[in-house]
Amino acid sequence: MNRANWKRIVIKVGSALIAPNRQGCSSHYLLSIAQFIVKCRAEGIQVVLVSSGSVAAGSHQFKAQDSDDIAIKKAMAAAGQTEMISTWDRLFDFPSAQILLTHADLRDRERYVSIRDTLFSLLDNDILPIVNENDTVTTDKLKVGDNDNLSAMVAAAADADSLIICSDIDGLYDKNPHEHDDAKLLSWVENIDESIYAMAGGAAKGGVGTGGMRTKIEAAEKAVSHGIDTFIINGFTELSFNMLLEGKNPGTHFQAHEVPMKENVHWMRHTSNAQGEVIVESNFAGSLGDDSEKLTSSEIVDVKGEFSVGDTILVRKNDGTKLVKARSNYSSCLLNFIAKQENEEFATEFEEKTGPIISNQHLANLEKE
Ligand SMILES: Nc1ncnc2c1ncn2[C@@H]1O[C@H](COP(=O)(O)OP(=O)(O)O)[C@@H](O)[C@H]1O
Ligand SMILES: N[C@@H](CCC(=O)OP(=O)(O)O)C(=O)O
Repeated sequence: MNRANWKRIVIKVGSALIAPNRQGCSSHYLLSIAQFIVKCRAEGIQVVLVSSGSVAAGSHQFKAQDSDDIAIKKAMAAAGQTEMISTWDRLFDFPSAQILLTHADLRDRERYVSIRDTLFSLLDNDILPIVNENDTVTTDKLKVGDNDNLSAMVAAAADADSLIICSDIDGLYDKNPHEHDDAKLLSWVENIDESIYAMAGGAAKGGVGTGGMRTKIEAAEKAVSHGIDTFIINGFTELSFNMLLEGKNPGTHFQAHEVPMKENVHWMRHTSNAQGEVIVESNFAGSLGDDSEKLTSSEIVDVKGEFSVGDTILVRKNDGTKLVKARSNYSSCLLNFIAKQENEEFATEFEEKTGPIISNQHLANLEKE
């Protein structure tokens, strides 16, 4: 690994490191992480911290500590977030800032750009951004759901060069080492494909973490395609951080792509999610990736879901083949209306006046997947 190139890094810390016993926050494991952050900053490396732990930190204040009730978990997150932030803040002699995000913020292009601006302003002023999901206000439709994926979205938004995911385990093994004694650690992953995903099991039962290894691989896939080297390391041991500072790989290193995706294409592909679908005939010819204006109402056989102008939609063939993810210039209601028009002349004239159905500037081509 080449640490000399680090200019900006994102470090993700899991709940097990922050509230190991679910009895409030403990600085036990955070000290070496904080020292690592201090040393990086002293070397001129900008750092963004993505910290889990609000639910785990807040749970001890509730009568039903192990409750699966969503409303109680949201309340735990609200109660634990302040404790988590103040624990981090006490470990630093420079200012930190709290950023709470939902997927609804990240998938909206305007809000995403605003998040980027805020991150850059904080970093330019030597303030440490501490990011978590805004669990208190999320619903299933609005949430990222795990901080591994959130950290990759934040790393992309911050144009980071490395993402370090601190876990409760040394890295990615070829199978879950808690279930298989002969599991072997992978120190280097060049290409993330199904065989890599097949190695991942979920989080340990009764454990503090959320996503297990699968969400960490998803995060790595998002990050490397943005040109971000990604590491899964054991956050429990100081040695991991010393090795990183020495330019050594203490865990699993997922290699960044040499040619990253363009920023807006990456956002569309990996951060935004489709609010609805537009379905065209299975024999649809041509590539929307090359010419988005090929999508006209006469090609549309169905419109699924409810979306507004500016939302991201998936365009796919009737046989399921995905074509593109793109920003819709029409609402689902309007698109349904013109797609069902018997009078083709009316539809054509309408589209000529209103403009193309999908934007060619905010479009990710999925045809090669
Ligand atoms: N192939 C694998 N390699 C390593 N850990 C795995 C693997 N498959 C499943 N796991 C589980 O994933 C856990 C780490 O994820 P998680 O519990 O979500 O922790 P964190 O709080 O660090 O996000 C490990 O402790 C292990 O139980
Ligand atoms: N946002 C949640 C954490 C979600 C999460 O992904 O947790 P973890 O698997 O410990 O990184 C919280 O603060 O409790």
